[in-house]
Parts: sequence; structure tokens; C-alpha cells
Amino acid sequence: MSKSHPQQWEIHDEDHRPSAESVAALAAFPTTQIADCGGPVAVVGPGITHRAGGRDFCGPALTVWTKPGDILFLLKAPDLARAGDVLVVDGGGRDDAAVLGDIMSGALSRIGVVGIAIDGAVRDLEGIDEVGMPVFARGVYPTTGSNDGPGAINVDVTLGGVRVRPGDVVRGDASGLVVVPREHVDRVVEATRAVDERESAWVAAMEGGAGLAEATGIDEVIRSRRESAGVHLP
Ligand SMILES: O=C([O-])CC(=O)C(=O)O
Ligand SMILES: [Mg+2]
Repeated sequence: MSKSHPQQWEIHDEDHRPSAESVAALAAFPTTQIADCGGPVAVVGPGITHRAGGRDFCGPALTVWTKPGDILFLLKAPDLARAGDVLVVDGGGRDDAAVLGDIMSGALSRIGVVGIAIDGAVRDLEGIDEVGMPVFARGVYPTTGSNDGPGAINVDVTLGGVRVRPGDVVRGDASGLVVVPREHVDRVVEATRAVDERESAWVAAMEGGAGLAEATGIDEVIRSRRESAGVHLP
């Protein structure tokens, strides 16, 4: 969360989005497997949780920084949005002034935005449920703060302690949010496929009658960890 920003008042429209094929390939995996892949993936901090609409989305970030509690640049954001985008709002973590509600969610939904993640507060949850827009936020609060600026669009922002650049891919589901750097999406897809194959093999082994320890080979892991437990220097 950022309370101020070095690029305040700036609005950018360069297209940093990865290909739709890469985004769709990432969308096939849950956040948990992406987070486990061992590749360049950031996991959004636990304070930002699901608030309204569906939970499942994946898309390149349209980023907004706003002075905490201010909605001026949120009202401009739909002009920069494209179908498939995820709106990421750095509202400085302020939780006693909403920066988005059902009207903005409806405007973004009509453009084809697939999800919203806010380091700040949201309101109009019933209306957002009707719109069907997935929204994750740090808080819920019934009144807005100000409509004065400053703000910025498509600059680097912070979401739950994680840096998000325009075009970085945000995946959300019932377990939370992960962010994949725009230049590493294909690499992360490959690494996540390996996680999925490993987990599928465990489940297949258990369906064939093996117990969890046998399916995961955990006895061998315990044996080798026990052997090295007393060794503190190489
Ligand atoms: O938070 C705000 O002021 C915006 C709002 O209510 C809406 O979009 O419906
Ligand atoms: Mg409203």
C-alpha cells in the first residue's frame, strides 16, 4: 500500500498485456498451484479478501494509484480498460473510505473487466453481487472519502505488499490472489503444470489404494530430514 506516489496525476496507455493465450493457460490453474510452482510468483498479503461477486478470475492488470480514500482516478479508469483486464487499485490501505462501488463495477463489467482487487475499501456489495463482478478488497465501508485527486493510472502500484505493474497477470480464486510478472507468464505456466502433474499422481496413487504418506513418498523425506537435522554447517 502506498500513501503517496512519485507519478501522481499521470495517465498511461501503453499496452504491456501478455498474449491472451498465455493468460488463458495460467487461468487453467488454481492460485494454490501457481503459488507452489517455485517460479517468479508473488502472493498478495492476507488482508485483502473476497468481498463480492464471483471469486474466479485471471487477467492482466490495469493499475490505479489513488490518494487513500479518493475516487477521482477510479472514475477515469474505465476509459483505459480493455476486455479481460483486472483492475488493481492501490488505495494506500485506507479502510474507512470506499473507493469503488456498484456503479463503477457496472461500468467496468460492461467493458469486459473480469475482476477487481483493491488495497482499500469497497461499498455497495449487494449491487456488485448483482453486477457479478469479482471484488477483493482490504475493507468494506459505506461512505466514500473525496473526489479531488491526486491519482495515477497504469503506473507501478502496491497491492497487499506486492508490487504490480501494468500488464502483470493477477489470478484470483477462493484461496486468494497471486501476481505473475508479465514477462514470466509462460515460464510460470510450465512450472505450475509440473505441480499439477505431481498432485494428480498423488491423487491417482491414493485412488489406487495407497495412503497419503506412501503416495507422497513422505517416509523417505522424513528419513533424509532426520539424518541432516543435526548438521548445521556444510
Ligand atoms: O465509492 C464510490 O464513491 C463509488 C460508488 O459508490 C459506486 O461506484 O457506486
Ligand atoms: Mg455507489
